[in-house]
Amino acid sequence: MESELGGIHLKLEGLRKSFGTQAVLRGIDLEVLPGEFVAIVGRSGCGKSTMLRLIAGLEAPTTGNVLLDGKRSHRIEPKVRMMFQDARLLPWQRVQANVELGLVGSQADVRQTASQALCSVGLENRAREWPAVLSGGQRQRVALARALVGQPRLLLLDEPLGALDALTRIEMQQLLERLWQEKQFTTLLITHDVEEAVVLADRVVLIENGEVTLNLRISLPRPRVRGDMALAQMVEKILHRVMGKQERENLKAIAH
Ligand SMILES: Nc1ncnc2c1ncn2[C@@H]1O[C@H](COP(=O)(O)OP(=O)(O)OP(=O)(O)O)[C@@H](O)[C@H]1O
Repeated sequence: MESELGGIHLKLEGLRKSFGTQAVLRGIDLEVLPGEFVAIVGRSGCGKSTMLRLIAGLEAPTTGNVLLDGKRSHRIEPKVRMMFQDARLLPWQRVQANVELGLVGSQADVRQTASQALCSVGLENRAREWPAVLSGGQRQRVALARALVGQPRLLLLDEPLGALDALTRIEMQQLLERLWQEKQFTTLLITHDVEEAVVLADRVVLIENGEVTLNLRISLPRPRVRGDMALAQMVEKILHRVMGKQERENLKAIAH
């Protein structure tokens, strides 16, 4: 199960997390194979970000285990990187320095590694810029370069494309898919956009009230095309599950 290259094998066993008397995660069991791309969907507040923070080692579970390549992890693992809705760049550092942050090695090696990462996200010409002059999409590209620079084996993405306009979002989805295919890191993506989940993921996992209530394999061939009938049907199927019965009836009543 141990492998230095490629994606991490991730297993969540009976993962529970409570904050005071509030039980947020109520026993999550989930296995993600090396190099798999899993999208996590669910209503606001159902516990998605909490789950990612537990996997990242930023918080400890109340009970249950996070297993990385079969081993319980007790610390923040360098091969696990996380990306958020906001890029979280240091505004007083240029793009290049933001990507170099935390890299170890000779100055020349660090510079070269960061430059390659910037190149892989198409920002090789913006290395000398300040974050403030970049667009939101470019800032997220820098954040992606910063996440990739340490050659992660598990990438945890907490709604990283949520604040982007529709076209930039599609470009970023394509970039993410290309880099995932090239580098084969295991990926967990939280998204509120069910179509994004179906376009990108091998599997879509629905969390409701802190439990996994749907674990659906998406076996559509890649690259997937928005507007494709089979893809649209899959999106409908998941939306149908996400929405409660009452909401579906309300929508029907509006439509009539
Ligand atoms: N550190 C904390 N202390 C107390 N409560 C917390 C903490 N972190 C999360 N919660 C609570 O846990 C619940 C789940 O939060 P979480 O951020 O995991 O949800 P989410 O599904 O990611 O939501 P969203 O889609 O809106 O980001 C919320 O009710 C939240 O208030």
